[in-house]
Amino acid sequence: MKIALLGYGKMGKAIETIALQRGHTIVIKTSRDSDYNINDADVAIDFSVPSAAFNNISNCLNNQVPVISGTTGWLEQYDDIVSLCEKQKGAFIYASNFSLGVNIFFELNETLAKMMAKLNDYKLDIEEIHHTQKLDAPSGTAITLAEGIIKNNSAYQDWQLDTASDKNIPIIAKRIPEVPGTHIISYTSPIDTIKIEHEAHNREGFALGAVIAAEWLADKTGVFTMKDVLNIG
Ligand SMILES: NC(=O)C1=CN([C@@H]2O[C@H](COP(=O)(O)OP(=O)(O)OC[C@H]3O[C@@H](n4cnc5c(N)ncnc54)[C@H](O)[C@@H]3O)[C@@H](O)[C@H]2O)C=CC1
Ligand SMILES: O=C(O)C1=N[C@H](C(=O)O)C[C@H](O)C1
Repeated sequence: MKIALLGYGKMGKAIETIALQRGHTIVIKTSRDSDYNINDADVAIDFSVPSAAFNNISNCLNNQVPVISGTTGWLEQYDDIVSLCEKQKGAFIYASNFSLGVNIFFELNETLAKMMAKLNDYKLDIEEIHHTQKLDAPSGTAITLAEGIIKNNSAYQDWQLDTASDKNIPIIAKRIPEVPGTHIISYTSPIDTIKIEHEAHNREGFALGAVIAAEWLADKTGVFTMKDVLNIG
């Protein structure tokens, strides 16, 4: 496939390596608003910055180029993209995290949330740790984890950065040089703590998942998620 990389930073470069290994060609690489013909590509992969994702994705949909986006921090405009995709009969996938391991972790989180819903003595928090260049907090993955808990445990209605309050899940965001992405969910009672954790050792899992999603999406129409791609859950 001919792939456009919209965003050629840490993730764009990791995706390029995997895409080439899987026999694809990179026809567009862009690191800013620039002139390119998106129709040169069969599929586009957006890992850019929160302020650029909406325009990058819209441009693809308006030109009937299937597009996947892993950019976090722009989701207040997600519903507009879904409407545009439907209007243009396009193809789109957003995932806060494309790695297979994290998508299994999302399922585990929901199962645990269901079990813990009956136990009132446990206090919950989510911790996420990322490198110091990350622009958004909390991470998109931490937000997806919080949403998975809220869906399965009526004790919680929302999440809140750094602060614990009734009915809100506190998400603690830490920034430490070079950390690719760690997420920890802890349920603590006076007696014990139950913890589940996902630690990325590098960016390869995110990049491989993104290329697999792009391969899967190339001949589809509609709005999909990684659950559709990986057929789990
Ligand atoms: N969904 C997932 O699995 C993952 C998502 N991410 C997310 O992906 C995004 C990118 O992450 P990194 O590559 O680590 O960041 P990065 O900062 O290394 O790269 C972002 C690149 O986007 C470029 N950019 C700025 N404006 C642009 C525009 N208008 N069009 C195209 N590119 C533009 C920047 O120049 C930079 O090269 C972040 O939002 C991050 O949270 C990161 C890892 C995994
Ligand atoms: O910015 C990153 O690096 C990452 N961002 C994603 C997020 O916000 O969840 C995914 C991953 O954790 C790495």
